Amino acid sequence: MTEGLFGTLSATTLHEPFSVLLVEDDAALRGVLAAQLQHAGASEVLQAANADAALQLFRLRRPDLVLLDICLPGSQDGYWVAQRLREAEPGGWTPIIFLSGLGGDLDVWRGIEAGGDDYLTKPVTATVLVAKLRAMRRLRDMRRRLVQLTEELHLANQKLNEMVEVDPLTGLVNRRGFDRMLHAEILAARRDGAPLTLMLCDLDHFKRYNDTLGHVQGDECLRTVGRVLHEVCVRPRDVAARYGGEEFALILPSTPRSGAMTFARALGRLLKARTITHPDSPLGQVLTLSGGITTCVPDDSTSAESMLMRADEALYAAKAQGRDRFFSFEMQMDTVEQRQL
Ligand SMILES: Nc1nc2c(ncn2[C@@H]2O[C@H](COP(=O)(O)OP(=O)(O)OP(=O)(O)O)[C@@H](O)[C@H]2O)c(=O)[nH]1
Repeated sequence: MTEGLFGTLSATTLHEPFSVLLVEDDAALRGVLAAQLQHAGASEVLQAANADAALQLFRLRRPDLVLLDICLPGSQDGYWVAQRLREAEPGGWTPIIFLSGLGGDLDVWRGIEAGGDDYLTKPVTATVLVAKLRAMRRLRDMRRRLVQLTEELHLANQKLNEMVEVDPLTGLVNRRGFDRMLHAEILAARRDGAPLTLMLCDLDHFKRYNDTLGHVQGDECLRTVGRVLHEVCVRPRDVAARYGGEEFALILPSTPRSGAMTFARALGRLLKARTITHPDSPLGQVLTLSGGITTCVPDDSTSAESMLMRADEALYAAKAQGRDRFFSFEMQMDTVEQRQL
């Protein structure tokens, strides 16, 4: 009768390898239990007769289940072993079933408190042992699935966050990502006492471009400008973003005023080299852009809003001065100071 029951259970539930660490000091009983476990479908039964051997085997072989006697030879008992096992796998979980001759309520209480998941009183029938094995295995599988789902969810969230911060037309960082990154770079620059440059770029006479060549061509033009900006950002922490319709923003960490101007010249050269034809531009037949630059070593009064406002005012000045140029109030101050020397 029992043989038949084992046959059914092992065939239907224990397909995958399932190893058990059996901790029992009585060699004869250990032999009987090991045979029962194997019969129940355990693919491997690791055997330990004392606390140290149990811990060593656990760390080395990571069994799927621990069957743990409470009374063990030496000063350490099963409760102590259970506590060490739990400490040995932070964030993990291996089912522990206590197996003991002590069947009082307090013994069960102590076993569960020590980290056990179940408590069996000896002698244990083969049927009960198989049933407990099945239950623990089911719990372990559910936990594994949960861990896997959590990891998948974490990855999906990461991907979603990335997607949420990408401008679909140009592939650059969008306004949302830009706001987050600018905020983070201000904090980092303040902490490091490093200069931070923010550049706002706006295409010149882009309405005329659209009106002459159509919106589809306009979109293609924005894509090309996006690629140019991406190319010119060679440092790993430089960020090129699409800030609005035909407005782009660049965050350049550890970039002083002189570096910002060098960067602006490189950008201007690269854009000119692409020669994007703009048939209706009063500035010639090619597309140009204007840029407003602000550079500072952020202090407690610096915010993303204050930097954006300053860059925007500089951009307005670049447009007012005739477009196709970069402007920075800070650089104007440098020039005035140099003239005064
Ligand atoms: N094709 C296309 N056009 C866009 C997009 N977003 C904004 N625009 C256009 O960009 C143009 C911006 O026009 P304005 O703000 O008047 O600026 P501008 O013509 O570039 O003039 P200045 O900035 O003063 O040199 C508008 O015609 C918008 O329709 C877009 O995603 N695709």
